[in-house]
Amino acid sequence: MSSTARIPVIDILGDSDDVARQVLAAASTHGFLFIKNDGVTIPPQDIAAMFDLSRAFFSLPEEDKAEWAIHSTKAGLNRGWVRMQGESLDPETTKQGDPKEAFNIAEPVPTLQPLPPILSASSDLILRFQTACHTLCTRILTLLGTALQIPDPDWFTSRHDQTLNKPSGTVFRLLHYPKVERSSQDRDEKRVLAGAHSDYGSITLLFRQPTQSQAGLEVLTPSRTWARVPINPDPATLSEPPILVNIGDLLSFWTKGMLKSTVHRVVSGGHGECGVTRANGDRYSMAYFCHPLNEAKLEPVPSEVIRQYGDRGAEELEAQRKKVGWKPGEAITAQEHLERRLKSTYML
Ligand SMILES: O=C(O)CCC(=O)C(=O)O
Ligand SMILES: [Fe+2]
Repeated sequence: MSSTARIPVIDILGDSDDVARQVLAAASTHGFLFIKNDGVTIPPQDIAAMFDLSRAFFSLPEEDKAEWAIHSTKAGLNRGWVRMQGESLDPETTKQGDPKEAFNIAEPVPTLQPLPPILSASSDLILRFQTACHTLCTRILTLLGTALQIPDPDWFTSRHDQTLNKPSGTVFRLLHYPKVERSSQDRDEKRVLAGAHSDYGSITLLFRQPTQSQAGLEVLTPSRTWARVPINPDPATLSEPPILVNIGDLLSFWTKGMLKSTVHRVVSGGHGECGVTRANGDRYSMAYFCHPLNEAKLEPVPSEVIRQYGDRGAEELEAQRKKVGWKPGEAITAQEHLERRLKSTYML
């Protein structure tokens, strides 16, 4: 039976140095943190409405979704529908592909991409949701910049500035993990729905539906065991589930391994304590993958805190370097990082 990850819940209201310190502490130890949902930053009713929309899209017939296949002329490069088992986050272990489908919505720069009618009918909601996610990511990046004592407070945020109308790898992704059929024998066995991986970008916001049966997410702990990530770690004091944030490879690489890009996966079953319930089956989640502008150079972050951190992130940095085949002294951009990272995951 897996243990529960102890991920701190941070209330980011107010601009105190203390909040910044808490965010940095969580990002550099767990690589994961919860942000208390104040009900305004990303309104719970918008989260619920987005899940309704996602369910409606995924329940369309296959042929309707296939019209919007990822990379197709209609959907665009890296946009659109990823069919069941269309990708594997851990290709060495899950050769046949993850049992999930997805829909990628790129950042609305300069405008929202063409969408299937069922989604485009709610383009206001989608746009509002994307903007709210980006605003929260910007806030977290500001807090990290403060805690890292970067002299320019906009150092990170200017490199993620969507108002410049420049391309980035940012993508908002709807995910659907259909119910796993189980026989009475394997009912309590864990099944991997999304293979072990770390995210590629700067930071990810993850939304799950607010019932414990939809949890399913596990993080790899420093002792190499899996710990489950609850949807609401403290229901007694938090009326809304907090927003889950995790650090991606790029930010880890960029901070010389000080910020941790923690490996995670999605499972179903396992003593019924996490994952998909047997009663209602399907699992839905949504992830906002925030990336820097493609042109951003991954040059050293001017931070005294990172300098003082010294070689303590060496192991993490080495792992990150390997993933992108980085040679010391080589200057790469966020776009090159993403391309190399995708290559090493998908063996393109
Ligand atoms: O569905 C989830 O809970 C997590 C998905 C995930 O980690 C990813 O798509 O990168
Ligand atoms: Fe992930």
